[in-house]
Amino acid sequence: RNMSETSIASARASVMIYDDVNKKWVPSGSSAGVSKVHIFQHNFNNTFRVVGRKLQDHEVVINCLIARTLKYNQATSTFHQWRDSKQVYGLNFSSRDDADAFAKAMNFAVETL
Ligand SMILES: CC(=O)N[C@@H](Cc1ccccc1Cl)C(=O)N1CCC[C@]12C=C[C@@H]1CC[C@@H](C(=O)N3CCC[C@@H]4C=C[C@H]5CC[C@@H](C(=O)O)N5C(=O)[C@H]43)N1C2=O
Repeated sequence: RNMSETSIASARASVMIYDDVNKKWVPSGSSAGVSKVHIFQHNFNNTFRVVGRKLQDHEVVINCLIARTLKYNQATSTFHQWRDSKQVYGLNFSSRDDADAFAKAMNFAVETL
């Protein structure tokens, strides 16, 4: 457990990465499945990151810094996505409530940076 970070959101979602070559979404990590996805706020240096671990085996399937310039796209009520310099991430949330809570925290993070 990382004591210098605070979770400001946690949601259940399957984490996907967009395969630009084949133009399709693929599961992030070694297999498809639902993860617990957090937004962690660093307690001192005002940075935020998205960290997700598979429910089944705790494999880390996303660990990405939230940049101030991040554009968070709520494509549907349960599928949200964003880009960083390397790839496009998609979160297929298990519920609309999880999606809403996560989006609220993501918007807070981007506005705070
Ligand atoms: C300017 C820009 O970058 N635009 C980005 C989006 C963006 C805008 C603004 C800021 C950041 C970003 Cl990231 C863009 O458009 N991107 C990012 C890569 C992929 C995509 C490009 C083309 C395809 C066409 C269809 C569409 C798509 O992917 N979906 C439609 C809506 C939900 C639908 C839901 C679930 C996923 C689960 C698998 C697949 C399925 O349901 O089987 N699927 C979908 O099909 C999903 N696309 C995209 O989102």
